[in-house]
Amino acid sequence: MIEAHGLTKRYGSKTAVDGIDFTVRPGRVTGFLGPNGAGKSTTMRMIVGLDHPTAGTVTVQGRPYAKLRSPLTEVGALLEAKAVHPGRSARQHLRALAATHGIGDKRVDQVIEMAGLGAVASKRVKGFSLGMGQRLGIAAALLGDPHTLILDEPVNGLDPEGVAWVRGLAKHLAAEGRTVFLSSHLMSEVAVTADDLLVIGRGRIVAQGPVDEVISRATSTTVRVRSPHATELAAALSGPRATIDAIEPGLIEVRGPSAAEIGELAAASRYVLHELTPVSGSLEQAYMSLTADAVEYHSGIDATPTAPTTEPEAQR
Ligand SMILES: Nc1ncnc2c1ncn2[C@@H]1O[C@H](COP(=O)(O)OP(=O)(O)OP(=O)(O)O)[C@@H](O)[C@H]1O
Repeated sequence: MIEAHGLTKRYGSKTAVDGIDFTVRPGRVTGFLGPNGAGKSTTMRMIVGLDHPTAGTVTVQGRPYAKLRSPLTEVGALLEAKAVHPGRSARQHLRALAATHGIGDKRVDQVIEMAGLGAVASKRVKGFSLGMGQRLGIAAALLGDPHTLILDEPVNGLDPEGVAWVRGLAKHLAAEGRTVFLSSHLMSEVAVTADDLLVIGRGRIVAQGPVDEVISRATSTTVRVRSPHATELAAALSGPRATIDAIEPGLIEVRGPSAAEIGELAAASRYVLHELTPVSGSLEQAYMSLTADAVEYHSGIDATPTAPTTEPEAQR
């Protein structure tokens, strides 16, 4: 469990993290989302004591990181720009780290295998690709078999197999009752990995809670209705509660009434339906809407999210 109260970090006149309160629960994967510069890394660095809060507190299992007796066995962290001696091999690096906590060579070999680094464990880290470096960072985070994992952009630079590995690993660790807190800019990946979300914008929390709840609060569900009687149905549905868009002949999209209400009205009027599909918003749409006012670094092209889809996995 990670708990923050009034957590604040200022760098000179810049407030990177602005008095935030949050709880990251055990047994869940919590995705940490936010635009570039929103304060994610700063928050994670404060959790593991690499940055000191200007105000407020953040604790792991009720204690500040600095007060943990054996940090590596309690909190495993993958943070950007982790210092690794380039002349050392992956195995030497992990053994050196393990030695600081009395962790044996057997565990080092275990995490090397878990991270898929077996074939390159004796190679110098200097020659590692971005993805291999990420795997080494994750192996280091796992070394002490910690109850809390903090992973900043863990899939950055990983190939599809590596991305799937991180996804499986995060879910597995959470299923064992551990606290898994990971940041990512890949909405599709977060949608299929995270149980809970913490969304930050300009140093402030803009949303938190279970993924489905965050999405449903930030987006609206519409109902696609395909019928040879679409025009009559649209007329029957029209009222202050309903917004109706005619998409093409025979296809309308209805916002307001539920699919059940529309189906019952159609049955009562003996209108034939060829399709009646609730369409939920996606995580990407929810994210864009939640952070619209918090994006500091805009690109020049239109960033409208892609159309929602009705596939269950992709709905989030
Ligand atoms: N050491 C520092 N000195 C001054 N400003 C800093 C420092 N570290 C971070 N900042 C500023 O604090 C803000 C938050 O940065 P942070 O790296 O936490 O954002 P982030 O959400 O992790 O961004 P990204 O998604 O780009 O990694 C940014 O405006 C950044 O420029």
